[in-house]
Amino acid sequence: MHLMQLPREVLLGENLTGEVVSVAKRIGLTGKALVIYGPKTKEIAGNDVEDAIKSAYDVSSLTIRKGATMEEVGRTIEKIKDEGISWVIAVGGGSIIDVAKLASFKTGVPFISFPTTASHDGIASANASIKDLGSKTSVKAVPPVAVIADVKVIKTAPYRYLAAGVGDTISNLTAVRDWQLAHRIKGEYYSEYAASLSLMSAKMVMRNADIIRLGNEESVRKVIKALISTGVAMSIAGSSRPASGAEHLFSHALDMLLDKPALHGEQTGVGTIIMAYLHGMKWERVRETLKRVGAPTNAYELGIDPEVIIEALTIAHTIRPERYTILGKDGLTREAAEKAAKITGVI
Ligand SMILES: NC(=O)C1=CN([C@@H]2O[C@H](COP(=O)(O)OP(=O)(O)OC[C@H]3O[C@@H](n4cnc5c(N)ncnc54)[C@H](OP(=O)(O)O)[C@@H]3O)[C@@H](O)[C@H]2O)C=CC1
Ligand SMILES: O=C(CO)COP(=O)(O)O
Ligand SMILES: [Zn+2]
Repeated sequence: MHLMQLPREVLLGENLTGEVVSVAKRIGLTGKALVIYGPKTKEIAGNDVEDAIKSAYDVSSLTIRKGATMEEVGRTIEKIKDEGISWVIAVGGGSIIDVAKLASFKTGVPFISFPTTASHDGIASANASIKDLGSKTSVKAVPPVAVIADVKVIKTAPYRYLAAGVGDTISNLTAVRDWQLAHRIKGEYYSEYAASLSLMSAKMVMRNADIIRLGNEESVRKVIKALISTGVAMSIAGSSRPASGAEHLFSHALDMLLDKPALHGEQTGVGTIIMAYLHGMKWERVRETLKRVGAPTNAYELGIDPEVIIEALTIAHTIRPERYTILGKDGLTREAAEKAAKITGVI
């Protein structure tokens, strides 16, 4: 059996805080709500969402200060149980959404995703990335019952986040190639529908790079649609396969090696340049798109030491050994890593 769980409603528009109650009612949510936000996203939209819900529901709130960690997931679970919470709404970036997603999954309560950044494809996906869970990669959870993407709110985030969203989406190109490779070599399950949807999202951001770089509301709409579609592709596949291949392993390796890594999508974008080169794809087109939208394309722009880039490339294959990619079972030698990074201008 192949289970595909998807959001029931996706709203994309302006001034949507007032719509939260209508969405909750349409979906049939009853009982006490919990609004989760970070210290910044509380001010950006969290307080407004909380006030809007108060008009129709009993509401509690929780501020997440330690990012996407098990400690915060634990605090959220405790709050849900202690206060008899019936549904959750996460107002924030990827970290806040992932905390809500895993806590909701573990307690069996539905959650709504109210993103404040367009920097990652976890907005509508069913998997959560929690830093200290023992695994560096995302784990299975549930998708949000609804996504409410307020373009005006998302536009308040620094432009860097939107460019990172392009980096997380363009990685679908190499992720799908890796998936096809694993299908042919290892007989791994492959979904043509999920792969096509994922590739379409990557091609859409490439085609719209000039609109995206303007950083206006239309730009946010283009990137958000690609990120939500990618999340749906992951749900159809039942894993992050359509959106996470060797370029993500490289980014996960950087997260492991660095105290202060760059943004997830910035790292996966640079990883895509290198992995596209290794696949014999048109890596110059990937680099060109990232340049056009102002996303980092090299170690210097990522703020990462070239030596760390090489090390991440050589250890990437060890991070999730069951996910076969262009890096193979043995990974890259130091020489091969250095060569790939130099040829593509990453170092
Ligand atoms: N589950 C999945 O499938 C996926 C998950 N991810 C995960 O998502 C995370 C990255 O998400 P990302 O959104 O880039 O970063 P974060 O959620 O980590 O947020 C980074 C910072 O940006 C702040 N912020 C959020 N929104 C705004 C805004 N509108 N204006 C100004 N500042 C803002 C946050 O504030 P505050 O301090 O208030 O939170 C925080 O300080 C990573 O943990 C990554 O692993 C990435 C891809 C897929
Ligand atoms: O970031 C993701 C997809 O863009 C999730 O991928 P992982 O499963 O590798 O964490
Ligand atoms: Zn990603």
